[in-house]
Amino acid sequence: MARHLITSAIPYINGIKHLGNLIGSQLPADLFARYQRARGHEVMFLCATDEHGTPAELAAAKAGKPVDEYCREMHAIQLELSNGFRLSFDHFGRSSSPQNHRLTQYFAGRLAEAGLIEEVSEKQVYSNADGRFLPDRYIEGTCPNCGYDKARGDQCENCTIQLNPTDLINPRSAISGSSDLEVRETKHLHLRQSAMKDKLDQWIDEKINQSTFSKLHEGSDSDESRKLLTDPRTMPWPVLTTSIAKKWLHDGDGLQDRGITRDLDWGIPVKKGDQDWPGMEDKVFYVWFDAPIEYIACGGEWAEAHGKTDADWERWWRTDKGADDVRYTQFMGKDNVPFHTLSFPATIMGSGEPWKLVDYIKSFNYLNYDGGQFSTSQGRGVFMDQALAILPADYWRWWLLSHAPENSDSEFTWENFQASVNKDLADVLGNFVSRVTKFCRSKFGEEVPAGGDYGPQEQALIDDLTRRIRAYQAHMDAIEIRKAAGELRAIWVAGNEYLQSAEPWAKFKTDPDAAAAVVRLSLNLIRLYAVLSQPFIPDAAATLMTAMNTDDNSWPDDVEQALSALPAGHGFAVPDVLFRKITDEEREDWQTRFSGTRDG
Ligand SMILES: Nc1ncnc2c1ncn2[C@@H]1O[C@H](COP(=O)(O)OP(=O)(O)OP(=O)(O)O)[C@@H](O)[C@H]1O
Ligand SMILES: [Zn+2]
Repeated sequence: MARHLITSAIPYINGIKHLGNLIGSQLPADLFARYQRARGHEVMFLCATDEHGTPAELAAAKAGKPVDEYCREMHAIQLELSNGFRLSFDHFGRSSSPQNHRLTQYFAGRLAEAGLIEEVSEKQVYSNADGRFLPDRYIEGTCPNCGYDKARGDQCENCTIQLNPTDLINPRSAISGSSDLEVRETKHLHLRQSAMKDKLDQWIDEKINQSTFSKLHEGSDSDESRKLLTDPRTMPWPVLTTSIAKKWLHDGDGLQDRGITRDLDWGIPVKKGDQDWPGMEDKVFYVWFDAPIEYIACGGEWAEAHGKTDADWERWWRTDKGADDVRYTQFMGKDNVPFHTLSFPATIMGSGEPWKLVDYIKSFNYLNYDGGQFSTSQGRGVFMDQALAILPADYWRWWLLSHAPENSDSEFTWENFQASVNKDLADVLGNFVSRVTKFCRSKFGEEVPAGGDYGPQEQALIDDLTRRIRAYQAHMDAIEIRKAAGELRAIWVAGNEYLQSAEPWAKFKTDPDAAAAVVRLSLNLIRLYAVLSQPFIPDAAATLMTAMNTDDNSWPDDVEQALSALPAGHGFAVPDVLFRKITDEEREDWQTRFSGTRDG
């Protein structure tokens, strides 16, 4: 049994997540966690809300609530929605937890001792009316390049030119609109990523070399190859991950130092471990610094929530305390890759302590929405709460996972959604289940029929399934999600084709025993489908297990054996319609309903 530590990029707190966020991080992580558990491995699957920073403060102000109260409420909402989507986190924590306060301050202290933190004096815009420093993007004014009057202090959205706040003509606060601004001197801490550059570069190179080596084993069936290709510690990293890391390491002047503090109220107070940090009073850590540390702190939150000890979570996170055999996989969208390949590893390596470093980073391109982009700020697209209000989780899970933006951006369209759901889920899987169970009930009653033997046709199906399940496993191990979905669909199709050509309804008239054998095998296939499909569509899988009146969810290592798990005489029930079809009227209605923006 292997031990898998799995984390999903932590969703930002300032609103309900859209389907792009879901498929870019949490959902594929859940698929992998469910699969590894199903294979009998020990899994720790952690996620949390990312709660600090200016956008959280502004969202709270807009909602008319104190920021801590706002975050508490939004965390509860996000937790409820992740339950709705059946995301099987072992814990869904909060980056504002006391555990993360302590650990972030601790890491900062270690990094300072290691000489990796520098105090830098900066000039920053202060708003007298707001009584605070303004982050660059909260200063608005006229673009000196194109004259657009809502350019931001970091960039003009109209002509895309990069700006400094002092470049803007007639600058004003985006919070209050006040133009009573002045430039003040303020001190900040920088993480000396540039000093870690060679070490990080070497680490990424090791991953690239190892990927090249592992790739040589693709297609080989030897034990050694299988080991290399199924272990996150040796699996080939996605090119998307390594190419982004390399770009940040080498483009322009190479990897830059990064500010880790901010002049804000809401956040983790800057401290060196539990000691005050002279000159840093009234400052907090910048959200990018504390957010990934929450992956670890979340382990502490899990322990607290379940009455466990420190040793229980440390055995996942400290290689000196039992985590040396842990396989750690992270999931995220492409914009998070620089932080996870460089900044967070700089924190871990720089601490000089044996914290568990990530083994494998699965990154995603973007899912777009109907000819444009999903956007939280503009309320464009379908959001998690809206999705669940119109259809159960499995419909979304299946479409999103089988169309995951792995090798390029992908697009959600209502036509494609309708077509996939109706074909894959209703026509293929749902129809198979319905035909088999109803036919059996009408001819043999609601129990697995006895009589007849398996012949060459059944043997051919068993051989085909054996091959296909091996391929499915290989794709799931490699986290090749689209390929895995394709193979699962082919496994469902194989059952339908078998049923179609074995024709139990025709056989029944002349040779009821032969028909019984076909039905017995098909009922067993339903259980097998439930076990294999559970990571993708957990609710449907549970319905099938209940209908088949079994809790034997053992993985089909031996297909022939798996297809005799339900013996003759075993009772079952015909389940309700597993997946209903989406009608054209519904599709058109949703298309219109979700064509605008959320609040408008
Ligand atoms: N359209 C998208 N497709 C796939 N993944 C996405 C998409 N947009 C964001 N992500 C990923 O979703 C995860 C959670 O994102 P987060 O909550 O930080 O929101 P975000 O990146 O600010 O997105 P948005 O601005 O659209 O809300 C991150 O890993 C991010 O990379
Ligand atoms: Zn401009």
